Amino acid sequence: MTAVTKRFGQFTAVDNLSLDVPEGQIIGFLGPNGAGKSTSLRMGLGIMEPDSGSVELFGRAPNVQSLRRVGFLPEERGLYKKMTARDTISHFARLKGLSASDARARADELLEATELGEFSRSRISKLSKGMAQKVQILSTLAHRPDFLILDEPFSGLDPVNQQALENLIRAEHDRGATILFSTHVMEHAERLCDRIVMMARGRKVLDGTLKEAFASLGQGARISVEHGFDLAAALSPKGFEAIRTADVGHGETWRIELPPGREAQDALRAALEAGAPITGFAPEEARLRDVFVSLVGEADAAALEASLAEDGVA
Ligand SMILES: Nc1ncnc2c1ncn2[C@@H]1O[C@H](COP(=O)(O)OP(=O)(O)OP(=O)(O)O)[C@@H](O)[C@H]1O
Repeated sequence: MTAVTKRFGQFTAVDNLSLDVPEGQIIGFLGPNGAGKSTSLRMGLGIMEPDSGSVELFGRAPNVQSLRRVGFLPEERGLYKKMTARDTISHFARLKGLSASDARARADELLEATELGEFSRSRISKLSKGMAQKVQILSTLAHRPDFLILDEPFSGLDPVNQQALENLIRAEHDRGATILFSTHVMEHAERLCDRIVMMARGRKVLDGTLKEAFASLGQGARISVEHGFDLAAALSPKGFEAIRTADVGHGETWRIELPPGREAQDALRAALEAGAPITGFAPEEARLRDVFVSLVGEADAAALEASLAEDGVA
């Protein structure tokens, strides 16, 4: 999709979003609640019309043929409660063009592979919420779609089933599917994705790997020296800014801001050359929160962290 904008009344839910999903990639779509992820996915499928901008699916505007090649798990979950797990999956597969026998065989294969085999003939109403969600996910991919779009597939699953879903996504990818999924759970995205696209308040704030996001942040180092030594004065001529942060028993700890291209080891070497009586040294890794704050600002970083906590991963 290119330069897509969607407004609801005065409110801009998606603001000038361009998103490219190359064939064969797994892409994680992240952002706090209300960032505009679901709205973007719906527009990508032609379910919702953008106010401006254009959407292409397999190189042209979404149509009946191209949508058959897609599997979409919507944010709103819902299955026919009286249908069995097996019939549910084969029903969805048939809607997307599989023959009755192929659809049933595929349902059996998927239920076995995800350890739901013994519930194959159970009605959806008899399954736990997590199991029903698994059945819905299997229904989404039963027709072997080329492109899988999953809106929050991990939410509502326990850690064991989240792991199973990761495996399933990998298996679908190995089969050749392109995958785009939205999530609050950074860990899944980090493990699975070639690329992460992060949104906040309708705008895209990151399109790349988390590693790239970390790299764009200024990093730091901590150096402890004996009491009374002015590390700031010693390092300033060498191009490092040092701020005293804490007294620690035998000395004081300073935080060194690393200018672009300089590493923690460079600051340590400079301190040694300046004759600093060093008692401790630690390179400082940027934390995930620092990345959020730099990308989305303090308020949205807090919202994203709250979503992570809801999902039990913070
Ligand atoms: N049909 C609609 N009418 C009015 N406002 C809407 C509509 N759909 C979405 N919005 C608003 O647009 C914003 C983006 O919603 P969207 O569902 O796309 O966010 P999201 O990133 O998917 O978040 P969540 O994970 O909470 O669903 C929200 O503020 C939402 O209230």
